[in-house]
Amino acid sequence: MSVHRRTTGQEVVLDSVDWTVHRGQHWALLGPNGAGKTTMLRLTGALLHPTTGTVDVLGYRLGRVDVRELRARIGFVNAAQKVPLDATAHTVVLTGATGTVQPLWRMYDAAARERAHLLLAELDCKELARRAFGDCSGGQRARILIARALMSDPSLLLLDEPFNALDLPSREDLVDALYRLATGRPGLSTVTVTHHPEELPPSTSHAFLLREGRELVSGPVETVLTSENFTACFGRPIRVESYDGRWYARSTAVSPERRRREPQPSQDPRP
Ligand SMILES: Nc1ncnc2c1ncn2[C@@H]1O[C@H](COP(=O)(O)OP(=O)(O)OP(=O)(O)O)[C@@H](O)[C@H]1O
Repeated sequence: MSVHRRTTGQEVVLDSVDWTVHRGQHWALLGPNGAGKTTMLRLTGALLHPTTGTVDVLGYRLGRVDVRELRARIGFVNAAQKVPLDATAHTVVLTGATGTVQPLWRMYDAAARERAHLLLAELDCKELARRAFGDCSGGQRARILIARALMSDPSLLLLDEPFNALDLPSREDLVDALYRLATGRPGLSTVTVTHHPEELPPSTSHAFLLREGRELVSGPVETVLTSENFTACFGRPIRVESYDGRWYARSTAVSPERRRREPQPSQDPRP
């Protein structure tokens, strides 16, 4: 499958990507800025069609299915999600049932309201139910939006940089929440776009490295998140290490100035 730039129709945004996500798998999608990660996620979320090739999502081929029905079965979380800031966290989660920005009150029965409470509890946001979304912290908002995306009980959850601008405790809370989701919902598949392997929960099963619109490597996470692959993907020496099921990356390129001032990095640094 390939995608060309909409404006010119010439430049290739994604080229010959061949990718399958199976039920219950948890993928990380990584690559430099502009590599095509969001484009890949939008294709997977039936928000974009390929220019050439085919995309099958949850057994349906894009172009031959009512995308509105398909989108209802996919949870999509991104920072661009429009949310009324004065709506309570509970209301924001409820809008996930209708896929709307504003609540459609007549559409939510008692079961839906209860489900929204349960999802907030699952994402560790139970106490935020009555708080205005605009008064919630970035980390709380991220978890509320995930609860919102789960309202339609999707089989596929797509997360586009969910850790954006989170501080360390909020990041760790979200890592825990995603880990609990993955382990508590065996039928759910997830794809998480991120710039930092530190943000990946230990439940991450697979990874896909994208560079300049092409697949560099994909497969089981432990075979993909390697220093060699990251160095090739980001175009500079990067050391990747795994510790307690988490992943850590840092550049090993040292400027001549720093080399003069500081000792060389040891051969066996611990994160
Ligand atoms: N609607 C569009 N029209 C034209 N070009 C686009 C469009 N959407 C994306 N692109 C281009 O496609 C390329 C890939 O963009 P994409 O947002 O998928 O990359 P990304 O890997 O998610 O980047 P980042 O890490 O910076 O978010 C970029 O060069 C971008 O400018």
